[in-house]
Amino acid sequence: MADGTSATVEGEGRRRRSMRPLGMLLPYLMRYRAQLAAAGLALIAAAGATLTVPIAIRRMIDHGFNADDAAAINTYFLALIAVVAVLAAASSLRFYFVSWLGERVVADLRADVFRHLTALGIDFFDRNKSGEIASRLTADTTQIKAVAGANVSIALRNLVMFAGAITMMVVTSPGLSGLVLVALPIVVLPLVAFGRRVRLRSRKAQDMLADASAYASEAIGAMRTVQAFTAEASVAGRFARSVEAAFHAARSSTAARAALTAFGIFMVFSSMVAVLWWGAQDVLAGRMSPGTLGQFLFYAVIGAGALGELSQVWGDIANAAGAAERLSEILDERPSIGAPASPLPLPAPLRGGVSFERVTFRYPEGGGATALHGVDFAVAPGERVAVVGPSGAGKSTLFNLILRFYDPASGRVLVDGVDLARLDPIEWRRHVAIVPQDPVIFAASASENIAFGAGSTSEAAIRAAASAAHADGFVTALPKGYETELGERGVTLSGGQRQRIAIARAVLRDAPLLLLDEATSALDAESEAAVQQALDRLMEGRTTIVIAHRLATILKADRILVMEDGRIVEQGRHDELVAAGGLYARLARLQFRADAA
Ligand SMILES: Nc1ncnc2c1ncn2[C@@H]1O[C@H](COP(=O)(O)OP(=O)(O)OP(=O)(O)O)[C@@H](O)[C@H]1O
Repeated sequence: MADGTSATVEGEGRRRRSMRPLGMLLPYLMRYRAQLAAAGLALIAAAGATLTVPIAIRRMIDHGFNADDAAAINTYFLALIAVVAVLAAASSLRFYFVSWLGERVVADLRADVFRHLTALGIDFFDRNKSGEIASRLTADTTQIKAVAGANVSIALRNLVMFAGAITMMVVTSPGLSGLVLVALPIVVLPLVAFGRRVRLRSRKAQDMLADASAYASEAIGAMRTVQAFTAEASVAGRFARSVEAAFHAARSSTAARAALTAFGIFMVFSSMVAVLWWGAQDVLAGRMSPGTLGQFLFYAVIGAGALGELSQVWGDIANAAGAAERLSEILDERPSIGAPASPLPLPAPLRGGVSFERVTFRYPEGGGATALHGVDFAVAPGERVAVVGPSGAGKSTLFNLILRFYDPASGRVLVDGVDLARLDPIEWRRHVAIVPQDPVIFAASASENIAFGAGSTSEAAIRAAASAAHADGFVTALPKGYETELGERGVTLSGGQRQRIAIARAVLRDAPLLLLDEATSALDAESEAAVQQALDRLMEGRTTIVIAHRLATILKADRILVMEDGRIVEQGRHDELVAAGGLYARLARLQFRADAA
């Protein structure tokens, strides 16, 4: 599963081009031209200042140090201080602007990737582990930031210094420079090839880490289950193995980078020594002044130093290219469900009648199993229909198709006679309220939780919805009432309280179609009664489809659809179905909870 998952998000085999994925950052950078220009200017000023130093040094050497020229020497030293001041100011500005750009671009990128993720089809989230997607959003963007901030600044400075040093070397001594230019490809080409291998290894390390964190976040989310099954040791062991594997991958990538550094430094400096030896011969033969050799030497040191630093940050930049590639893959992912080119307007007024016409459906990740076989039924506007059937019969799948999380393989789902595929799914979902079996409570205040999905809603409307959902009482009793933090870092609600929050959400939504997935877990009698009253009120005047587990709900339904193995096998009212003596009659005897009926 892990392999399948990573292959899906990453798309193996498209990754050879070394730095190309970083190109995705360009449009983001181009939004901030002023800062880019400032960073560029600072960069050039700093490089220019550094490159003037060797000229001063040549003059001093050729001039010689003697007492007569004390004034000239003073001028040189003062000029040197001025140059250093320019260098300091420019370096600091360069650092500021480049880091600013890094932070800015990554903030934009994070927001974009997340926005894009929220628009992707549910099948994407079936295919990819949520922990892994989250790690894309945090770890990969952080890696880009580290690079975009500090390393790009270093790389750019060194690139400019390298180019400047080479130019000045040619100006100083074309002959010696020719020699350097011959040596250059011999030094640089192997470094580039080496760098590519480092990049592949570091990507592997990142993948392994993403796998390990995905596993950890899954286990942390399910800690009750882990401990209830006393699976601590096996879970911890498995995580330790993933972390170990990630460590080995990281070590291998680090070893490659360490080797690259040694190789780089040796190649650069040994070739420099060779060139120097050549220059020394020229000075001995009187073809060159010692000062000129000194100046050339300084430029060569600057150039080689720049190249050395480049080889160090190149690995990091390659990492960022890997991260950028992974983010591009998410950004390139197209939503599987979208609005048609010219969506039809929703029927007005929308009454919420739903019909399935010979709908056959397989889940994208369902291994080819058919979840619905030619399902055919119609729910009239205002009707209350209960869906019952054994586990895995396909009841929730009906909801998934009504919400258009997926498209049928064949057949159509219609709302008030219009094919769902011809509507904008976002528009349509605005008119559906769903009360899930196990509602999600977000880490936010009670009032934000109730208003979830309702946009800007007045406090009065939130309280009215909570009242209608019989939630007002317990919410008011919370330590800070409606402002109490719930979920992750706040108060944990009971099952019945969570359901009432979900009902309040549905009340606020005020949609013509209500999809209700009744809780299977038994609530205490008081909670059950409160939830039931809230639901009864919510269902009034709406088309309701309810996945029913309670006898009371079934008895109140206008019609019952009985599902088995992805088919509707019976439909009718409770007494008719009991009399028919089929699957329903069996289920009714064994399964439906009669409590509080
Ligand atoms: N996201 C999914 N990807 C792949 N297969 C799925 C997915 N969701 C459900 N299935 C499969 O589709 C079939 C129908 O599932 P569905 O959830 O609709 O059943 P159900 O009747 O709602 O069951 P339950 O009462 O247990 O919730 C099952 O075989 C299930 O394994």
